[in-house]
Amino acid sequence: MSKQNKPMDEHIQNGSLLGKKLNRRDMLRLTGASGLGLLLGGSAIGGIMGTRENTPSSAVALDNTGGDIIPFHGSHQAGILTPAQNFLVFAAFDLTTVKLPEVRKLLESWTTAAASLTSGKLIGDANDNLNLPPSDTGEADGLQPSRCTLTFGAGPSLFDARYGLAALRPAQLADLPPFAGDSLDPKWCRGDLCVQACADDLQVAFHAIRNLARIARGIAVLRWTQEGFQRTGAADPKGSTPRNLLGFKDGTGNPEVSDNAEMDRVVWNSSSDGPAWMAGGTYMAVRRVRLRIEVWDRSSLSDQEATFGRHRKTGAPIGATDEFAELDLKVQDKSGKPLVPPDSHSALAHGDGTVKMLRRSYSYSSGLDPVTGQLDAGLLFISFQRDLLKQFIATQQRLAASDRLNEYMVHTGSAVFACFPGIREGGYIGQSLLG
Ligand SMILES: C=CC1=C(C)c2cc3[nH]c(cc4nc(cc5[nH]c(cc1n2)c(C)c5CCC(=O)O)C(CCC(=O)O)=C4C)c(C)c3C=C
Ligand SMILES: [Fe+2]
Repeated sequence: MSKQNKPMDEHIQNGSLLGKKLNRRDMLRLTGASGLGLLLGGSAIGGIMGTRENTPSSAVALDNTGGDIIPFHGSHQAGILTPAQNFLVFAAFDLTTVKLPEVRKLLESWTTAAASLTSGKLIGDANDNLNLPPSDTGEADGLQPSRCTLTFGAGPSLFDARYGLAALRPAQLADLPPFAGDSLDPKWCRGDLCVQACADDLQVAFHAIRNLARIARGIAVLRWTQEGFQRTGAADPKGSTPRNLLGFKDGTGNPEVSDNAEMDRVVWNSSSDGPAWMAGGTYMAVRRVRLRIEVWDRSSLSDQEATFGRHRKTGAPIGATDEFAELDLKVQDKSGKPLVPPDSHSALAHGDGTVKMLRRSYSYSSGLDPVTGQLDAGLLFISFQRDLLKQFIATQQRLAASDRLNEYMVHTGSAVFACFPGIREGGYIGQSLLG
């Protein structure tokens, strides 16, 4: 059971279920494929999900039928602590207007549309009029909501000279410096706005982005998109930690999303962090990382494990057997060598263990590189953090300098966004910035 795919209904969020105190192991057992389902019954769970705001506790991944709705409104945006859905369509937009009121109008229109898209409803009121183009493009008509979430953010360029917002740019929304080994292609970089669409159905996620782009006509255009996937809930009903395309469990070391205090430390901005408009928001780092799959596939299992500092089968740190065993970088073998190589990805990413981020990445596969004939496949790395400089940038600087994994990957795309605070009923996306 992966940490982020664990159901986190309020009945277990605070470590107690029906009055009984639970330890971590109990929680893991209970949140297995049948545990909570048997205790509460499928419909009870669906009801809970459909009525509560988008706190992680409402983001329960128990239902493989696609009927679950993740509430769009709440104190934080959905799609951040939400257990990762099966599919992603990530979209970066460029604004084509120079008028701030038009940007506001777009975000208001997106809000109305997003509330419908995430609840499985058709958007607009012109879907039956034979004399008009339908307001919804229709390909998700009849499909389940599929836990669709839409998460919106503003890139650093929104704060340039065009809209008079420069003074409101948060210091934490730092431009990324060049990192050693980067091979960035502008066609997968930057963006004035972003929308992360996630759903348990790719057509549902695609439909959301397509319709948001359609609504934006005349105000914003798509700049780049990337689809992503992980194993589906149907293929892994137990919800184990997903494996990346190198075959390793990816997400084990994430902080616990059900721990509100930890999320306040790692992910959410408070009003004392920076501009008031970001309170309840978070900063997103996106890196399109191509994996040199063909080279990796020729390396030995022991090299692969040394590269990550973890065992492939279990995901446990080298020398341990439990996936969630503490990553103890001081443990040595008989000859005094650290069991987890200091230049392994896990060791370097972990550092001294005090700086964390919440990773929510998806694998991608985008056909063949026409020049080399090799697969263009890898990871759309996505992380959420309170401060890009202190968290993402500091970590990526260490990784870029000496990560063993660098031999097998190259960063080809890059963007950062300030993800707005949650949207309250009657409000609109980005209202704290533009209202
Ligand atoms: C700067 C941040 C990071 C980038 C970029 C990154 C790329 C990247 N990672 C994997 C696979 C794994 N990463 C793992 C752990 C891990 N990675 C980061 C950060 C970045 N990764 C962190 C903070 C951690 C957690 C470290 C810890 O404290 O334990 C792992 C191990 C399992 C796990 O914990 O998830 C894997 C596997 C790939 C393939 C990749 C780029 C393509
Ligand atoms: Fe990593």
